[in-house]
This record gives sequence, C-alpha cells and structure tokens, in this order.
Amino acid sequence: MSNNRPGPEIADSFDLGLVHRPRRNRKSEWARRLVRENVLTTNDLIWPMFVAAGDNLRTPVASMPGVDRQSVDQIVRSAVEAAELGIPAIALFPYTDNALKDAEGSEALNPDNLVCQAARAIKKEVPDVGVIIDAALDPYTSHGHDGVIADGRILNDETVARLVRQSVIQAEAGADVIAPSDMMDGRVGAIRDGLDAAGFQDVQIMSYAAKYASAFYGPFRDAVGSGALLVGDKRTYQMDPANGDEALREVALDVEEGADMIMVKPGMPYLDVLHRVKKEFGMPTFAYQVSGEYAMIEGAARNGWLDGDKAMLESLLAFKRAGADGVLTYFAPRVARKLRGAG
Ligand SMILES: NCC(=O)CCC(=O)O
Ligand SMILES: [Mg+2]
Repeated sequence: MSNNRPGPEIADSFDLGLVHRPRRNRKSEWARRLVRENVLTTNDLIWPMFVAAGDNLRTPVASMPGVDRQSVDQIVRSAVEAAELGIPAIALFPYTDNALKDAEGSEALNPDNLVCQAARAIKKEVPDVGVIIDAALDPYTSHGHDGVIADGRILNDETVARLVRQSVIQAEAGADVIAPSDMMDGRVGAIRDGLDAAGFQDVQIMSYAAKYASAFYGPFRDAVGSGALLVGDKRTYQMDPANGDEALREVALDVEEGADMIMVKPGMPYLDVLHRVKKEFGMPTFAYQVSGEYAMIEGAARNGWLDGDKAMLESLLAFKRAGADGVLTYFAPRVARKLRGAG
C-alpha cells in the first residue's frame, strides 16, 4: 500500500565526529598490502600424495576431484614438480591392495611396500624435497583401524610396538619425517627411542597430536581404500570434536615425548584448537586441511557455487592467521603455481 505522506526529515549525511576510520587503511591495494598481517607462501605447503601399485598410472579419486592416485614413477615426477615449484615437503600415503591387508597390518612392516619404494625413488631423484610418511596401520589393516584389535578393542601398547618398527623401516627407506597419525598413547616417545636406537637421530617426528574423530576424512578413506572396510568408528582413540582443553593435554604429552612438530587435524573446523596450541606451546605447528575440506571447496567450485581459487587461498590464509607454520593440503601444487604467478 503506497503512502504519500512525507516521512521524517533524514539528512543526506551525518557528521559522525569519528576519530577512528578503520576503512582508511583499506582504501587502496597498496594500503592493504602495507598493513597485511599474514601471508601465505610456498614455504608453508606440504603436498599429500597417494601412491598406488603399477607403472605409469594415474587414477582419479572420485571424491577428491583433481587428485590422483599415482604409481611410483608418477610420484617421482610429482616430487620433481614439487621441487620445481619450491614446495618444501610431500607426504606419502599408500593405496594398498586388499589382498595385502590383514588384521595386523603386516604390509606396514614390509620394507618394500609402496611408501618405502616411493621414498627411495624420490630420495634418489630429488633428495632436497622433504619426505614425510605416516606411522599408522590403517592403510594396511583389513578392518581399516589404526591398531591391532583383540575382543573388539584397539590395543594401545601392542600397536605402538608395531609403529616403532614401521617408523624405522620407513626411515631406512629415506623418510625425513615420521608422522604418527594413529593417536595411540605414548607412541611419540617410543618412536623417538626406536629411531635413535637405529641411528636415525636426525629423522624428525611430526605428531598428529590433536587428531579428531571426524567425518571430514571420508574421501581420504576412499583414496587409500580403507573406507569400505572400516568397521565401526575411531572414537576410542581419535579425539571427541567437543573437546578443546584435551587437545592441549595431548600436545603437551607429545612435546614431552620428543615431537619436533605438532599437527592439528582436521583444519578449518578446528582453527580455535590450532590457535590455542600455537599460543600455548610455540612449537612448529601444522594444520591438515583434510580430504573432506578439499572436497567441499573443490566440489562447490566445480558446480560453480563458489570461486574455487579464492576459497582455496582464503582457507589457507586462515590457517596462517590462526597460527599455523604450514599446512598439509591437496591444493599444494595448485596454490604454489598460483603464488609463483603472483610473485
Ligand atoms: N593420516 C592422514 C589422514 O588421515 C588424512 C585425512 C584426510 O585427508 O582426510
Ligand atoms: Mg596422544
């Protein structure tokens, strides 16, 4: 219903008497650059890669558009690309044939398994790229869990014993960093002792210290072929998403046990945890932008629902702002190419 009566007088402009006008510092690109608090650089990136059996093979991971499983020769090519792009380190994850999986994850202790083959090949071709390998049984177990099981329980100490052997085998193959991702108690200290005893004092430990029982790992489990096998869930060892203080206690233990670097995982839903961990411990601290986070951004971008490049860069910058020293991200090669173009 229209109303022709004049309304109250509204001035065209007010004198607000403002002293502070925060917009001044945003008035142009040079000004914004000048006051920018955080930057994302290629030095912040760790590139996770999936190794599969075969030769000259790249198989797309359906739930991670743009990400392939790669045979060892292709992994080496990607490692060369990482070196060319200036990406400091890569992280290797195996896609293990179901026929090689058993309840104990024995293939993890095979010095000739896929990640060990890949590490040796990469170190021969591009020794200056850091190679990170998980200590964890889940890509190798027939039940998809990160530990050995008895009476339906994941056994802590028995699992740790295997992780120590796995770590030494991976170090022998050339891993520069062992990344325990299993969330068993006491594994960082045991792995440190095991590495030292085997002469690997310089092999670092990047601990998945605060790893949550998250729904965002779904596509990763497709990528390593453990998703369909997983029986139950991982809530007796991975953390409850409701908890923040507990993350600080977990990190404190891993630092005490000798972790060189700390990780919070997943990333974006846990920026508060990341921030608290960095603030409390001042350790080299990393975020894992996990497969589900990647899939959300990339899936939406491919549907035209958001600007993929911008969302990618914003999500990664958010990790820096929250306190991360670096990020494990499936976007690593793409963002490195983009940063190189911008530089
Ligand atoms: N231990 C490595 C992972 O579990 C990665 C999870 C993901 O990218 O979803
Ligand atoms: Mg722990």
